[in-house]
Amino acid sequence: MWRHMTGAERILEVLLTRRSVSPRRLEQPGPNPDELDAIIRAGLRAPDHGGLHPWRVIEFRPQNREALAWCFEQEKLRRDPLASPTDLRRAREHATRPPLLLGFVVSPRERSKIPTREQWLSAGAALGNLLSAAHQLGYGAIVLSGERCFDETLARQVGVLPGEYLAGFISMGSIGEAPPQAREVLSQSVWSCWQGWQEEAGQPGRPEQPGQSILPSDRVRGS
Ligand SMILES: Cc1cc2nc3c(=O)[nH]c(=O)nc-3n(C[C@H](O)[C@H](O)[C@H](O)COP(=O)(O)O)c2cc1C
Repeated sequence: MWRHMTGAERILEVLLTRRSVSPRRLEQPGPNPDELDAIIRAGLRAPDHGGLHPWRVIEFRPQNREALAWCFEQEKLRRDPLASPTDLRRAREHATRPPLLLGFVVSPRERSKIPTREQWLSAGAALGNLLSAAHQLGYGAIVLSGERCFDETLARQVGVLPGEYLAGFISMGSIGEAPPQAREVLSQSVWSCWQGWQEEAGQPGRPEQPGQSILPSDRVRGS
């Protein structure tokens, strides 16, 4: 892919090469406090209607990971009282393994004039910035939710407040083993170009007619 990289692609290389890196491919060290601060500031630069920053992160420091592992284990047992020792070990490892672990919490401001869906989009954009910033600093990162993020007891135990949502846990660390090649998705799969209303001969288009779009196959690069 990069043999044919254009100038524009070269400039966007950090964004174009970001990949999620699973926790088992991560190793110490994770981002240091200054780097974590820069990563969070990158999150705060995401587009944010009303400047509400409707999200926050909870850092789980090494000295509290065993306590978090206990919470994960208990959550697994609530969901599956017959969970095997292997399942419980895996649940604990999700808390103990990542060099740096953050909870990503969406915090919509209920009383704001900004529509809730736009607040969720802002939070998602911030999440993307956090992951891209970690990548830019040379770290691997991934966000994983799993069923545990839907467990109210766990959410309360880690400090998620009523009206907030535990969207996922972000693992970050140095890359011990490179992730597999990303599957390339063509930009055309999410692209279309509105053509306005189709006019019949001599008849101006009517607004209630559905709009016409150029199909991706008609797309001309650079036009
Ligand atoms: C909020 C959120 C939660 C996610 N939770 C999971 C998850 O529980 N399990 C999973 O396999 N992928 C999950 N993903 C997807 C991965 O983080 C990752 O984006 C996906 O594997 C694609 O990899 P890529 O980022 O390299 O394209 C989640 C993504 C988001 C944004």
